[in-house]
Amino acid sequence: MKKAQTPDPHTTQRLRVVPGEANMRPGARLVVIHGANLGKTVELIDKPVTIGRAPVCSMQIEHRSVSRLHCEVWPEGDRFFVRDLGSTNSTMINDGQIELSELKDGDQIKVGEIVIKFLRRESLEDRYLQAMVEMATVDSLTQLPNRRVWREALESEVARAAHGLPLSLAFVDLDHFKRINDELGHLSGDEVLKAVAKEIRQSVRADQVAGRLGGEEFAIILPNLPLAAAVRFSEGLRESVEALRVNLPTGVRRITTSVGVVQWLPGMQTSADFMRAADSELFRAKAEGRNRVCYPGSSAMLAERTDPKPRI
Ligand SMILES: Nc1nc2c(ncn2[C@@H]2O[C@H](COP(=O)(O)OP(=O)(O)OP(=O)(O)O)[C@@H](O)[C@H]2O)c(=O)[nH]1
Repeated sequence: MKKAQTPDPHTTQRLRVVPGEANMRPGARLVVIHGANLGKTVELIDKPVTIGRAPVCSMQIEHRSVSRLHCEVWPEGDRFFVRDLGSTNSTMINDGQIELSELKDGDQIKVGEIVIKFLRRESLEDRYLQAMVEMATVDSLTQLPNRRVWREALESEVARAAHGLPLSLAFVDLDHFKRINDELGHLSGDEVLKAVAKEIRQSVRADQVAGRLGGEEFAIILPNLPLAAAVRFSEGLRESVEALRVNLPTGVRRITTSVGVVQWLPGMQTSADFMRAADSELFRAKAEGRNRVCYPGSSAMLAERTDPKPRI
């Protein structure tokens, strides 16, 4: 089973909390506690972490007050240091401007308007903050990133796509989910949602970000995948959900999903355009009979689309 969303300095850092996992290693963490990317966490183990707006940064912060390469934090034995990288708005530690400084547990690194907390792992404050971050960023039912966090990840990936790498997006929606709630009750509906979310988590690679947008709607960011590969991924996911047998108190239940897939195109201006395009394909998958993957050009259905409940 692949673990989703391991931070990778050369692609995207994921906002994730895997209880117990990180705490087993020595080191420290950097956690955004104020401003954009609130809750973003990067582990400090044995490599330097660069903080800045540029996609190459291992802690990328999407905010205009942050320089492209703002500052760098690195370990030396069991000590940690920070140095400014010639940023426009300077780097501050607990309100004092620094060029180079050693970090103490609990220090606040101010990077433009963003505040990042440096915490030794396993300190009381670290545990408290991790619990808070988890509550603020992870959907408690499915354990997937919540909508806000997923949206921030999409913004970062769209910024990367501007540099020419392919980027695709899949919207995944359970079919006739309301019937499960109506026939078997909300708790059974929750079990079905959890089972599908688990399947999604197991399908995504480390650089792909799956999130719960709300209700029975999920979305997956697929960096470095052109449309054809994203369609293959989506078809595989659709098939594995179709093959699921969810054990409920009333017996085994099956479920299907509809998926809309699109690739980022230079003509798209914003991440909202991208989401609208995926939503439009998802709507088509529903209209064409559900349990299918639709993408631009996947069929010539010309029926008028009037979605009574826009999803974005
Ligand atoms: N059990 C459970 N139900 C939820 C949750 N969030 C939303 N729902 C339900 O999801 C259902 C969504 O229904 P619809 O939007 O009509 O969609 P659908 O029945 O899947 O129909 P199609 O999408 O058209 O195939 C509603 O009954 C919501 O109450 C949740 O967290 N748990």
